[in-house]
Amino acid sequence: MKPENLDKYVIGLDYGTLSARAVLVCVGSGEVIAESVYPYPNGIYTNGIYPNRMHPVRMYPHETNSHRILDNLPETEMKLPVDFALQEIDDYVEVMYHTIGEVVEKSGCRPENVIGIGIDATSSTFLPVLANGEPLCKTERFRTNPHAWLKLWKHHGAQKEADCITELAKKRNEKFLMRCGGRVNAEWMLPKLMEIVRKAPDVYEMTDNFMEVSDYLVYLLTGEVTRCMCHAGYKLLWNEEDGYPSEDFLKELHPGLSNLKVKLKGREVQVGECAGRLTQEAARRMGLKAGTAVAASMIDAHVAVPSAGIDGSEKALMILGTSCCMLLCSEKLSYIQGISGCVKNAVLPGLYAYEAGQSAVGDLFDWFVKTSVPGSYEKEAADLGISVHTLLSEKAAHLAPGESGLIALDWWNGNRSCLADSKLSGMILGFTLRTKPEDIYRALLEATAFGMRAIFEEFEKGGIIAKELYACGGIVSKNPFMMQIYADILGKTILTSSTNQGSAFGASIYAAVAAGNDAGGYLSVGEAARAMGNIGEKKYDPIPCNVEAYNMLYKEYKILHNYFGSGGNEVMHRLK
Ligand SMILES: Nc1ncnc2c1ncn2[C@@H]1O[C@H](COP(=O)(O)OP(=O)(O)O)[C@@H](O)[C@H]1O
Ligand SMILES: O=C(CO)[C@@H](O)[C@@H](O)COP(=O)(O)O
Repeated sequence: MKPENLDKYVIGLDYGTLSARAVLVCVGSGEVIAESVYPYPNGIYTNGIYPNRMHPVRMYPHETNSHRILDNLPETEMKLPVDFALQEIDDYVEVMYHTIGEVVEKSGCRPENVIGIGIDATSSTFLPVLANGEPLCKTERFRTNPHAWLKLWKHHGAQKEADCITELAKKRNEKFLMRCGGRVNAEWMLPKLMEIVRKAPDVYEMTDNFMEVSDYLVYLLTGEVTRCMCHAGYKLLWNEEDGYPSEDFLKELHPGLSNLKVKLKGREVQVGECAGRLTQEAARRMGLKAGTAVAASMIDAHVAVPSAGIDGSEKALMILGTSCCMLLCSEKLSYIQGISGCVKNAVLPGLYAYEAGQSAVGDLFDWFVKTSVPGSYEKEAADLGISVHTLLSEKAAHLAPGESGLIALDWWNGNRSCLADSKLSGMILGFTLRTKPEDIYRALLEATAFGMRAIFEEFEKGGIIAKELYACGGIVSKNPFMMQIYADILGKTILTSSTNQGSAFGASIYAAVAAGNDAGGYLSVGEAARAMGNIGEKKYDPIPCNVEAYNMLYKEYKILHNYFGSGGNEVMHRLK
């Protein structure tokens, strides 16, 4: 709490997988004054795109008329290859103006008292942009080319490219492998760029700048082209000692990539820095003041760290939502098999921030609820006025660990860590004629917790220990039963964050740092985290008899994990 800052406010805007949310927060107390949530109007395109879909006119600095091009384009769905996940950039822009405008209006605060805005998004979620700032996917020439569209983090079309990068890096003994767990992940920007240069060389050629969507939104608000090196560190194999992978390496990977650095434009900025100031036009649209500080863009999972009040090393945070990201800061640089990356200063100054995680958590439960639950369960949930997730959790809570006889591998969207292989798939073992939907639901919850335990084991092997464990993200409040399973399987107490909007709140903390002390903000992320961040009262302690039962089940999980994931049987790859 900083009483002198009680009349100053910051806005955090978090772009998740399916929706985005903004919060307006008091700088002095960390109190959330107003919230706004807005799902992406067009969701995610996995089967096909609709080049001719109409969009309301939005504001871009280059003032493209979005309606102009659409008349000449196909009206029908254009099929996408498997593993594609694309989105409409216009959805992101619409969400930004809507949610920020709404929190300003709801809060009733004076525009001059809003001192900063912070934006985070999933990553690597990026788009190719022309020199005038126009997204390629909005031009007539490229609207029908899926490689010109915004590729979402969970686009898995670049697994072959990711494997090529890993192979070449191993052959050349590239130093960056040490920081990315020994394998390059298909969700990152470099494999996706290689996919573009190979499959759509004209898109690659015409692109002036490949921008993370959060950097692009910062550009729309400020007119400044910046590149937050936090994204680059995790998704482009950049680090502050050696920079990007060498031109020589990129050339050997693909001759077209040798000029890659020219296509990664923007002033390099670090999290917590001010990227630019709100333009007159953007300010007018959102009811704010021109000149308001806009923070360097951020990764959604990372910003949740200070929002949970974490200001130092050896405290792990799991962000449980559609997917799961686990962040752990440490003074040490160490090799950890299969992590998503390790970047200094990416979350807290002076510390290495390790990221690992799972590509499907909520998405996996969602798949089950949508595809495999009988109508009678849906009716029961509707009659009780609860979600099917809650109904299944309540039923599953009557079972003891192991009672259903089921065990699952959680790889419905591939394995992100420790195997870093998007071509792996899910599996459930132990079905009988007695198996019920709640047995399966529980086995899926447990599988994601086993996956997380495997990740912590890799960290321990590398000498990085999580002394405290925190959790935030949508699922934490939605499913207390699942949180208890996590505590039992991980054998650790879990402290939960009291805010439902952990990432948006975190983005607002970085906004307060970007605004600076003189404007009524903070000097450092640590200081802001202590003043604004908070951890909830609710904690989950492991229940000893469950821990014991799960220790036995985990051994079985590991046998299956290694057999199907590490070369014991390649059947999953063959099936895919
Ligand atoms: N009661 C529940 N238990 C477990 N998962 C749930 C429950 N309700 C919703 N979900 C899942 O939570 C995910 C959404 O998580 P959330 O953190 O709100 O969003 P995001 O990941 O987009 O930021 C969805 O995949 C949904 O299936
Ligand atoms: O991969 C990262 C961060 O590196 C995330 O953006 C990605 O897992 C998506 O997160 P959500 O599940 O939408 O919270």
